Amino acid sequence: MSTNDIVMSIRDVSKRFGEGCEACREDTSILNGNICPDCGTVHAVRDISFDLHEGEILGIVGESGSGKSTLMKMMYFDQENTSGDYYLRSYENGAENVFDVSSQKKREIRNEQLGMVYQNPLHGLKINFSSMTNIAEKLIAGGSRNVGEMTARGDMFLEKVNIPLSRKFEAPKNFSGGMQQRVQIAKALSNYPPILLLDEVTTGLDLSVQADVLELIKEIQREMGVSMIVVSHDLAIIRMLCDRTMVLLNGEVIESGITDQILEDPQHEYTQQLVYSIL
Ligand SMILES: Nc1ncnc2c1ncn2[C@@H]1O[C@H](COP(=O)(O)OP(=O)(O)OP(=O)(O)O)[C@@H](O)[C@H]1O
Repeated sequence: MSTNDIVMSIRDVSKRFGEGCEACREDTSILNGNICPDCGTVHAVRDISFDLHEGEILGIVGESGSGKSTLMKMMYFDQENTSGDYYLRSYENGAENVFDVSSQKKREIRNEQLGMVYQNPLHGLKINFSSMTNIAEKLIAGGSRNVGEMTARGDMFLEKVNIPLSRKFEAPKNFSGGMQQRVQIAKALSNYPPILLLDEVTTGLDLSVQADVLELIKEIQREMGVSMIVVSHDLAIIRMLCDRTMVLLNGEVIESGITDQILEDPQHEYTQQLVYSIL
C-alpha cells in the first residue's frame, strides 16, 4: 500500500469452488459464464484488484451469481481466497498480506478493524439475545471489559440507529426487518472499525424502510467518516450511496469508476442494460 489515504487494498484476488483443470486454470476465456465446461469448477471471483480510500463509499454491483457476496466474504474472512493479496492500513500499516496471517489474528482484525452487516440479520445477530447483549458481545470480542463503558457505548450506538432505549433489553427477534438491520449496523460499528462492509442490507425490506436504512448509512458515513463497501444487485441503491462503483459480471470487474460517470456514460453493454433498467 502506498498512498496515505488508502485504507484497504485488494490485489488479484480469486476464488474458485473446485480444483480447476489444466484448461480452465490456463485460459478462463473457455468458461461458460463462470463455470468450466470441462471440469465444472466455479470461478466465482477472478483476479479482482481495487483500493478503498478513507471516508469513501465504494459500491459493488452485479446480477445474482456475479461474485459479490463471495468477494465480501473473503474480505471478512468468512471465506478463504484461492489466490491474491489483501492489505489493511489498520494492520501493520498495510505492510502484510492479511490473507496470510494466523486465524487468531484474523479474528482480531474482524473484531476490531472491520464491521460487517449481512443481508440476513440471522447471520449478524444472536436473534434471541437482547440488542444490548449483541453489542456487548462484539465489544468483549474486541477486548472491552468495563460493563459501565460497554453499556454507555451500547446506548450511544442504539440511539444513533434510532432504536428506542426502552427496547434495548428486548431480543431483535421481536423487531421488524428494518429495526433488525439497524441493530446489526449498531453492533458492526460499536468498536469504531475504520471499514464497514454492507452486503445487500436493504434487500427484502419495504421501500420506505429501505429508504430509512439508506439514509441512516449516509448519515453515519458523514458523521463518523467510516469507509464503506456496499454490495447490491440494485443500481438505484448504489446511485444513492456510492462515490465510486465496480460492476461485476461472472466474477470479473467489467467496469469501474466514479458512480456518476458510470451512470451517465456506461461503457460495457451489460452496464448499459443495468443503467437503462433504472431510468
Ligand atoms: N460454497 C459454494 N460452493 C460452490 N459454488 C458457490 C459457493 N458459494 C458461491 N458459489 C458460486 O459462486 C458464484 C458467485 O456467487 P455469489 O453468492 O458470490 O454471487 P452474488 O453476486 O453475491 O449473488 P447473489 O446476489 O445471488 O448472492 C455463483 O455461481 C455461486 O453459485
